[in-house]
Amino acid sequence: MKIQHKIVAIPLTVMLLVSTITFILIETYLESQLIERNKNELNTLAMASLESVRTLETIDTQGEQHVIRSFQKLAENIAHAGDFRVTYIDANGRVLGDSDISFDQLSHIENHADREEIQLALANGKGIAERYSATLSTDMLYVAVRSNEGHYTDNNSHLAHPIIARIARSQSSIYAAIYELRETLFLTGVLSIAAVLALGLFGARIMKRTVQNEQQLLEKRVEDRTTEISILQTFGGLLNACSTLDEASEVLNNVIPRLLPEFKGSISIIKSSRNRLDRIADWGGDWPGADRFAPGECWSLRKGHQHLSTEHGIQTLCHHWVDIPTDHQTLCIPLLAQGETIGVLHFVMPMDVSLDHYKGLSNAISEQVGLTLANIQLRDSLREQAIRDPLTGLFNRRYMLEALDQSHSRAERTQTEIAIMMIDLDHFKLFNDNFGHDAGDHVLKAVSQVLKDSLRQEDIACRYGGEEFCIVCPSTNEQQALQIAKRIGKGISSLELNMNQLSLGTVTTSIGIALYPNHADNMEDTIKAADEALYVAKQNGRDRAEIAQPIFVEKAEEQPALEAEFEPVAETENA
Ligand SMILES: Nc1nc2c(ncn2[C@@H]2O[C@H](COP(=O)(O)OP(=O)(O)OP(=O)(O)O)[C@@H](O)[C@H]2O)c(=O)[nH]1
Repeated sequence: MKIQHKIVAIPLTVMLLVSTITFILIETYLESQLIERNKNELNTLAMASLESVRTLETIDTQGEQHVIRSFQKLAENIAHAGDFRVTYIDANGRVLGDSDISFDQLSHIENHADREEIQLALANGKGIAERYSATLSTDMLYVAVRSNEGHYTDNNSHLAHPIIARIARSQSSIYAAIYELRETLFLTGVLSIAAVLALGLFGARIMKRTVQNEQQLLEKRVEDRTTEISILQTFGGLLNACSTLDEASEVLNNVIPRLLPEFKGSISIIKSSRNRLDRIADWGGDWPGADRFAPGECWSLRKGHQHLSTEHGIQTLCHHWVDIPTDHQTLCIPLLAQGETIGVLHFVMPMDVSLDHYKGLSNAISEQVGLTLANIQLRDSLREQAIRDPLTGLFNRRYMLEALDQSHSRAERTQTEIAIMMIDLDHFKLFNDNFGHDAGDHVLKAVSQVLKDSLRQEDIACRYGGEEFCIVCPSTNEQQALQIAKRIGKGISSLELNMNQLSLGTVTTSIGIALYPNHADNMEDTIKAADEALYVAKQNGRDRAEIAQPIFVEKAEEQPALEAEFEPVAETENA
């Protein structure tokens, strides 16, 4: 039996049982009440009949037959008023009048002294009996009452006898009333049970439908939850595999709208300076918030936990929101990793969206995103540490050699040249000796900044070692390389070096330039050629740039020397 059937069947059975017992109890009660009422009614009638005998007192001297006729008449008159039998009996059991037999039959009727109700009435003043009537051949209810004083004087003794008035009613009429009552009760019971059954069935149907709907809703919820979990798992897997912010934001763009379809969203990352957040990704349409903002502009960062703009019915929008429609609300969740806040996950959604369901989901997303972004940042920082020189922030030699391989392949593909410049500060030992190692470091940093400022995005500047730098400029010919070298040379020699309010004077630099494939047929030899050109620049008096001799040309004696073709940087710029 299904649960919903049980829910209906059990109370119905109980109801039926209770109804039946109630019906029996009511029926028994009403039946006894009906009999009691009949007895009372007959008693009242008997008393009234006895009272009526007073009207006959004057006739006791007019002869016995006349008296009996009077009793008979009185009995008939009283009985005329209803469905009962009236009998007058004297103290000896002689019937003086009876409404249900004729006057002529009276003389033949047997003495009633042995009748139960008469005996009781004579003894106690009142007698009730339910018995078979031989005269009427039916079951009857009898109530007899006796007068206290004498009413009747017989001719023989001239003594006044008490009179008994007896009222009888056929049991069948009482039972008819009981049957009628039973019928009414039964009908009422059946109708009630039918109504209860109908209501029960109706209720069962409604309950069944409700249960079905609930079940469907539950199944849908479970299905949605399962889908969400599997999307979240995929999401987590994809995010874990991301090695850059771009990759992560692409995953966020694709996955989060599927989990939170009614939400617009974005992610802002805190810069390492910790004074600004930059939006790195958004989804769901035009983003109604600022691209960048200060940490203090977001309530979630100030509170240290998520902030809903409509929390507790109070509208509190963060200042980084630009254009939020009045029927929308916002949610900001700080992104945490290893206890550190690394950014904020923002959501905008319609006011009527219930957040109860989405809260868990958005928290799961924020946790996943926070960890991923932290991992990417950590990976980025480790990578940076691995490829950068800590003093100058320039790439290190190892990275440059790797990057050179890639530049080489590209140059091969595009049939372009690569210029390599070796840069060395002039007399740096002297500078260190004069001003100290810290001042030397200061100069190295300043020179590095000049290099960074002088180069294009695709160029690579690296600290090759000590006070020596190397620059790789893809797709660059000799003339362009010389121009870059001049710019760098002038930039460095123009530096006004000060440290702790002490002037450190100026530094100059020597630059050796070599081009692939003009000066060597591989990258290693090109670097060597640039290094040799640097040596030439040093030899030629420093503060200048020199173009290398092709290695294969060096071997061919007929080729003229090239170093004379280039002027020192400073001289050229000064010219
Ligand atoms: N302050 C500082 N000095 C460095 C660093 N690396 C190398 N040096 C110094 O750079 C100087 C290089 O000197 P040298 O190679 O003899 O050449 P130079 O004095 O620059 O003379 P030329 O190259 O011939 O013009 C040495 O004194 C090194 O100690 C560094 O990281 N910081």
